[in-house]
Amino acid sequence: MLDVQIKKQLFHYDLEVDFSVGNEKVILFGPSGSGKTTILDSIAGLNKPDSGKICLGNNLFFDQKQWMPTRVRNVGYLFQDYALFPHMTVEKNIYYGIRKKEQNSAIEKILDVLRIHHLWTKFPHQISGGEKQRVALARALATEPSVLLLDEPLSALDKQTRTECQDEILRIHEFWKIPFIIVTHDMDEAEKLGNKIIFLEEGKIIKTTTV
Ligand SMILES: Nc1ncnc2c1ncn2[C@@H]1O[C@H](COP(=O)(O)OP(=O)(O)OP(=O)(O)O)[C@@H](O)[C@H]1O
Repeated sequence: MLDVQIKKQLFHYDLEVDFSVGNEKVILFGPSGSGKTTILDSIAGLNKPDSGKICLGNNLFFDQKQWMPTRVRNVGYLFQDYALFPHMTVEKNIYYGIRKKEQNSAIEKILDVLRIHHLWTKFPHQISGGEKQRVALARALATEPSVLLLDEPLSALDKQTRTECQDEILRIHEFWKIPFIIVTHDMDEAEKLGNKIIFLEEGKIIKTTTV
């Protein structure tokens, strides 16, 4: 279980949220600037809350006394713009940050589930938006994370590719069964992907619904 309690003073309001995520898919839904990325960044260790507590099972990521560095949190993060390295092939992008290349059995499974074997030697500019999304997802999963954060993972895609990638996210979750936190602005997508939807407004949870 991932437990998140965060307080942080932002430019225009105070972010203050308290929620838990089991091995399920939780959606963060809210207008631009409502604090969604700040919450993901806090879980990943890219942003430090003013107070609160974040823990994954017995692993304490953050509290008043402790700050666990990003690299040891074992959190997978798919950024809004995928952030693939343009000068690296798909293979290098996926293996980036993994130490024991040959011993990583997870990679083969990921490549099968996402169907991206054939892109191995291509560079990001040689592949489509949907393929980039799948490569970025593979990279986020290659480290075998204990939590996966997805910040508007599908917003740049056309409708058909988007539907395909939604199905892939559902399949990946079936397979991995770890906490997924997904940010989206699209209610249909939220209802398709989420087990639970957390509605945010100006840094506060105004409603939570179970799908
Ligand atoms: N370093 C900072 N210090 C204080 N406030 C900040 C800082 N960075 C961003 N903010 C403010 O925090 C608020 C939340 O931003 P955040 O990016 O988390 O929102 P969001 O819901 O992810 O928005 P979007 O949907 O547009 O990506 C914004 O009002 C922003 O101005």
